[in-house]
Amino acid sequence: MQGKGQPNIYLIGFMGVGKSAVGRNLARAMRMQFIDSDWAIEQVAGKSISKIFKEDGEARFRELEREFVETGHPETGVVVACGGGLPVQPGMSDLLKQKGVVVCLFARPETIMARTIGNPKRPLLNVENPEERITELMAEREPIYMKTGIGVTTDGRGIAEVVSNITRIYRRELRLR
Ligand SMILES: Nc1ncnc2c1ncn2[C@@H]1O[C@H](COP(=O)(O)OP(=O)(O)O)[C@@H](O)[C@H]1O
Ligand SMILES: O=C(O)C1=C[C@@H](OP(=O)(O)O)[C@@H](O)[C@H](O)C1
Ligand SMILES: [Mg+2]
Repeated sequence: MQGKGQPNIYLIGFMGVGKSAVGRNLARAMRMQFIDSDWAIEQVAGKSISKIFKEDGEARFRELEREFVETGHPETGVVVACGGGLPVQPGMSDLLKQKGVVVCLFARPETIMARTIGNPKRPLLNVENPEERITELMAEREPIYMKTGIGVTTDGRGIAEVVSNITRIYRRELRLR
């Protein structure tokens, strides 16, 4: 891989902003490896995200996320799509910034609603009133997202456009290091 040895790129942000879809395409464009933290955790746990939440609880899922960040992925050459709650735990924001270039994707609640509706991978939104849940959770998480990553908006922009924006940000960050 051409991007081997280069600082990792971490994509963070709320559920449905496009971290997984953008990350996969970004990795291809940058010739880097792609890892989705949710996928990696499912491999370690041997079960789906919704089963982990149901059988072991959210706290166990957060522990698996921490293990993934601390020791569960390569130190360089990887585009990591993080689960939406991953940077929110104590200490994770600083850890991610130390490990690589962190980019935070944003989208309006209506966009998030449209992109996440009916997906079993997001038990936190599997509630009677998902709009309300999105608004509450977003308000809680936004300050952490803002202080952790370089912001990129995705409303009304296709995946390719978001990818090329991040590519430019990453090259600029490498020059500044
Ligand atoms: N910029 C975009 N424009 C349109 N659809 C998008 C965009 N980014 C992501 N999507 C779609 O929205 C859904 C959620 O994206 P996903 O990458 O799973 O989000 P996340 O990993 O942030 O939760 C997917 O169906 C994806 O293809
Ligand atoms: O925001 C969250 O707490 C979560 C986001 C999900 O990932 P995506 O952000 O990729 O949807 C997944 O990790 C889990 O359902 C919890
Ligand atoms: Mg994802």
